[in-house]
Amino acid sequence: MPASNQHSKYKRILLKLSGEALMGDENFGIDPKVMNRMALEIGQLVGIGVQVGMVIGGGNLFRGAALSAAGLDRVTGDHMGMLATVMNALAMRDALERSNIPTRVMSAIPMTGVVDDYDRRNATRYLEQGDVVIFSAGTGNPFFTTDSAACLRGIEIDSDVVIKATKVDGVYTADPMKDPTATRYSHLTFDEALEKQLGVMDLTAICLARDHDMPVRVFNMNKPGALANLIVGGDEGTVIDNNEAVGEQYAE
Ligand SMILES: Nc1ncnc2c1ncn2[C@@H]1O[C@H](COP(=O)(O)OP(=O)(O)OP(=O)(O)O)[C@@H](O)[C@H]1O
Ligand SMILES: O=c1ccn([C@@H]2O[C@H](COP(=O)(O)O)[C@@H](O)[C@H]2O)c(=O)[nH]1
Repeated sequence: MPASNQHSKYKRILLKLSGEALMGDENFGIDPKVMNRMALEIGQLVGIGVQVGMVIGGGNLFRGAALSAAGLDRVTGDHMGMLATVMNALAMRDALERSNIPTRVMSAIPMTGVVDDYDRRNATRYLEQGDVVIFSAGTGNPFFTTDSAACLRGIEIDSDVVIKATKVDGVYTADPMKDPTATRYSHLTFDEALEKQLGVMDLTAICLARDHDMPVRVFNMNKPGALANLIVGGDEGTVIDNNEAVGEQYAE
């Protein structure tokens, strides 16, 4: 039986991990140290009774847009990107199960014998019994991203929040990797994020979350303990929601 969730702000979360951040200090692939650390941090959440659904990106392996720019057919490139997310999901399942956390991988593209087909009702049952469920192969459709898949699955499984784990501390006034003077928001609304075209999430994902009133939190997955802090209500990263009364707030 899952443990009590009395210390968590959320009962059920959809955690989206950046594929690119899984590379660690390398230029391609998966750094096992990053995987193992994330597995430990996710295990802490499961331990306090949080139901964890996950989507993992594929940017450490393939992105359709980049393959297309290199001359590949775009749809083929997107299929390769979605298959990359299945590989990341398998690696994450392995890391979680080595930490004794029961984990299911479902795929939006049927892959009999490798992973389960995506099924919302089964996913919900697994989450209720305390298993981590990783939703792989994105939405199953080209021209989307795993941010959209995360918002879509989060809405479908009735998650309390979509938590985007990335390489930066939250949403900034500009890309902090390119502009060192950028300032971090602690809170902003979806409409403000859309209006300012802040690049941390794609617009389709933001619109989907806004229209279904699904709050999104963005935090730095390279900061040890940040995920647990966010879950117990700590002031971590950036909150994006429809709360106009709070509106645009900057971090101190
Ligand atoms: N206004 C902004 N605030 C924060 N980050 C931003 C902003 N604009 C662009 N970014 C960039 O967006 C990146 C977040 O994207 P990330 O790589 O986590 O997601 P992704 O591309 O969806 O994942 P994947 O690596 O799996 O493809 C950050 O590393 C940051 O450099
Ligand atoms: O629904 C989806 C999700 C993803 N893709 C393709 O996969 C790669 C990797 O995903 P990231 O979100 O960039 O990490 C993406 O670039 C797309 O090519 C997709 O086609 N449909």
